[in-house]
Amino acid sequence: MIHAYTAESIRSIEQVSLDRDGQATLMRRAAAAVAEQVLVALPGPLPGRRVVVLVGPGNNGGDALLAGALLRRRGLAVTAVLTAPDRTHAVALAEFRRRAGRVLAADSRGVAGLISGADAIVDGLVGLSARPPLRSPMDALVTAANESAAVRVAVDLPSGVDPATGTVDGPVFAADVTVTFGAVKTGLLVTDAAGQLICDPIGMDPADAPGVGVDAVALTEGDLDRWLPGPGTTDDKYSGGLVGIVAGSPGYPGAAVLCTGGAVRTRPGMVRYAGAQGGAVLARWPEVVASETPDGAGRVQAWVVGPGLGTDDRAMELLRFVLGEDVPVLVDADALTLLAQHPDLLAGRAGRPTVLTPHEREFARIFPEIDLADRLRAARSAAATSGATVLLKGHRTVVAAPDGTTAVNRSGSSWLASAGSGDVLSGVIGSLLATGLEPWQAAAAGAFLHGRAGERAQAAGLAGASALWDFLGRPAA
Ligand SMILES: NC(=O)C1=CN([C@@H]2O[C@H](COP(=O)(O)OP(=O)(O)OC[C@H]3O[C@@H](n4cnc5c(N)ncnc54)[C@H](OP(=O)(O)O)[C@@H]3O)[C@@H](O)[C@H]2O)[C@@H](O)CC1
Ligand SMILES: Nc1ncnc2c1ncn2[C@@H]1O[C@H](COP(=O)(O)OP(=O)(O)O)[C@@H](O)[C@H]1O
Ligand SMILES: [K+]
Repeated sequence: MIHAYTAESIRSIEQVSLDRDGQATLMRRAAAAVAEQVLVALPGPLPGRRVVVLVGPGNNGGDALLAGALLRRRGLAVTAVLTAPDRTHAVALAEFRRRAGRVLAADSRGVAGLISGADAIVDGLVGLSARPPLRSPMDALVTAANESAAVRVAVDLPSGVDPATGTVDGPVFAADVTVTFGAVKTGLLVTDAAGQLICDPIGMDPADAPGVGVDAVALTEGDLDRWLPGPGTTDDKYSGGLVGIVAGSPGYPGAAVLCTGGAVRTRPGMVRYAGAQGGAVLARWPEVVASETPDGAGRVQAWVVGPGLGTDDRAMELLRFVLGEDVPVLVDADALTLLAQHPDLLAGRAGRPTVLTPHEREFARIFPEIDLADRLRAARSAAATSGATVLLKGHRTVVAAPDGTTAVNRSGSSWLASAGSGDVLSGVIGSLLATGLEPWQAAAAGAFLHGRAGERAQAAGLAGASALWDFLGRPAA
């Protein structure tokens, strides 16, 4: 699991190391970590390779200059472009000059050509103190860097990203690699501008800073192994989790099949389907136990309600029934539209685990007063006000629990932007809820499995949401 921290917490963590080791030592370590990644990213002979280091007025620029000095020692041709020559980190600049690095002001002639002809560009414009949008000349340098074919390496954070929220306003350095220091900043989980994320502790340890807590997490494969151990010798179909699916309607029979498939392939003990599409569901998933209505379905440990359900009176009746049950309930798609029209339904579930899985348009219908510009804050605020766990879909899906626990999903790709892929997701999460995971764990693990399935389906050259089914299981070792 990746733990991420607010910028304020990072400063507290840094302070412990600053007091112990001193700033010069930390900067040297940071610079070494950056230089190493530039060298890794540049295959082949190094001498003469052209590196441009973009240098802002703070310590982020200092790190970049010291990295440039190290690259000079390896024989690379390094030019530093200074955005604020009179505020540049003096010690780092002196060291860079001592290694015969070339120094230019950002408004010098030839800077654009240097950037477009570079083999690697190091972004030391702004780091932890960034407040986007980037001002001139940083905005133009970042735009030029993004147009270059060079490998782009960001120091601590890609410039243009808000460290706390990951939001972007204006140009942002589109990094291939980001080398961050001490601990991951929350914004780095949310943004997709960071590329490959490498966290070098440079001697810092969050555990050393009293009172500092994790702000958000991102799951990794190891978390799934711990949370989803699979059935043991004493398990049976009842102990493996029973999930019930209420989905599909005459207009949308496929949603029932897609959602049920997501549930079956996440491997609960049993999947029940309740609704009018039992024939279509059983034709594809014979292991499912089907009934006409949820009240006749028998025992379940979690319900999924909504995909393709429609928004008519019949759908409303089904939603009311399911929300009245004492087991965890996941509300998706059409059922979210109904919830937006009848907020009292959710209020009635106080104290019973509920997961809402809206995309942005559905979110705006249910929570019209919450600004979606900052997705992390939006999901947290929706969870706090509704008392439900909220999974806000998107390129980086965000999960927030009512107590503030927050996860950001980092698996997946734009391949998932295809009709029906959300139906599969709700089935996956329903299964995980039925196995007894906490709602935020089920939602975060479901988003991770779904995203990973999307990556694997894409790699296999397949298309269509039903392709996800075959890739939900554990990858072959
Ligand atoms: N602390 C430590 O010991 C260690 C720190 N380390 C490194 O230090 C970095 C943090 O350094 P930092 O605090 O000096 O600020 P930094 O991020 O370089 O920003 C500089 C200045 O930029 C400006 N600015 C802001 N937004 C802007 C915008 N949109 N457009 C234009 N300008 C903007 C703003 O100044 P302003 O002009 O607004 O007054 C700001 O003060 C950290 O990320 C890591 O790399 C490591 O070496 C490990 C040890
Ligand atoms: N550009 C994207 N990158 C990554 N994931 C995406 C992207 N677009 C959509 N997704 C994911 O695909 C799923 C789409 O769900 P949804 O919008 O409910 O679609 P549908 O209603 O057609 O099933 C969500 O899990 C979402 O996070
Ligand atoms: K940076």
